[in-house]
Amino acid sequence: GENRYGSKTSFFGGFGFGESSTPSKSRKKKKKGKRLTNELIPNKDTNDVFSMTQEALGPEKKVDKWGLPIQTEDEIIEELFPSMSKETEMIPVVSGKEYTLPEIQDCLGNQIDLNLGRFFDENGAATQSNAAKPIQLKLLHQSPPVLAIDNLFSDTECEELRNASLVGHEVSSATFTGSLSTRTSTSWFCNYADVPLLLAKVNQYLNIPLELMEEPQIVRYQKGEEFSWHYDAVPENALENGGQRLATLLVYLTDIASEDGGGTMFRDLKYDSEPLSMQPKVGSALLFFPAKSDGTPDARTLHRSEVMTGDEEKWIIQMWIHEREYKAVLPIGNSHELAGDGVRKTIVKLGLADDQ
Ligand SMILES: O=C(O)CCC(=O)C(=O)O
Ligand SMILES: [Fe+2]
Repeated sequence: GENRYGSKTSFFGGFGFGESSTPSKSRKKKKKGKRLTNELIPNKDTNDVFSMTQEALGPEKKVDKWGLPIQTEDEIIEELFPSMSKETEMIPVVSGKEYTLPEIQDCLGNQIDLNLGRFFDENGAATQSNAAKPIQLKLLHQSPPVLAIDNLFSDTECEELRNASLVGHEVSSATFTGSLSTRTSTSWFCNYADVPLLLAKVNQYLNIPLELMEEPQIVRYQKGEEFSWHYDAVPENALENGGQRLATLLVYLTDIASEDGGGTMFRDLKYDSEPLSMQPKVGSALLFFPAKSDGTPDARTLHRSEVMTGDEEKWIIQMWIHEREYKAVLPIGNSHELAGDGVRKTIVKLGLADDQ
């Protein structure tokens, strides 16, 4: 039937760089020569795709009057986020096929262990749930694996989660400028203790210990806002806290119609022959793996949040799962320990405790 994940084909739209980039400005930019400034090049000297060196610019490149290389927007994107080689394994899902749990598990062999057999049956339906609508696993891509979990949260639960932003630590988009990607949304870092529902469900349904969870972030995108192409993997020089990010879990707290943008799109993955893009659907979760369980980043998971074109606001809550214990940075005083009691109570209330 219809592709409810709302694939679109616009690549690279709204991509912009630098300190003063705004969505309206970056949309107006034409593909003419542009300077790749030095602050866009991380100061690292490894040769994987997560790092860039001056050599990567190549000696034969045209330079401007200051001796800085002139590049088109497409060239810049290609250097920051190299396209996949022909040999790279890419296995989309078979169109229209409903994958069984064992088939889904087969695709997850290199990823952090989610023990999906505990709460999901042969058909990927949750066996224990307090929700009116069935919680259902769906495979969106085989290799690299991308999963949707439909109705992981009810509408009321999504509202409750969204309210945690009121007591979270607000970080405006300005904080993110100067990085490789443009982010024009607003984020709130949440105290673990303020979102026991999220922690309880992720802990139980997905087998994730609290200690591995990065502080949950609520993100709001308004009209014109976006988060351009990026990897979720942590750069090599920032692995001390918790090691690599092994999984990204993103829960949509609002519905956005596909004609209004706002989909989570993967540049190199296909769904029904189009770029894989998940359209926000309230209560549904998207799960993918920025790195394999051994900590190796997976460049195939390059993704973005498409520019918002309608008037509705997109709200998500998202959480990254680390290799090792992660210590919260924000808000000040945030800790897993402080959330423990609330999470345990919520697990019991949801009927997810072992001894029920
Ligand atoms: O908002 C989305 O759909 C994606 C967000 C994202 O990729 C991120 O915050 O890392
Ligand atoms: Fe991301």
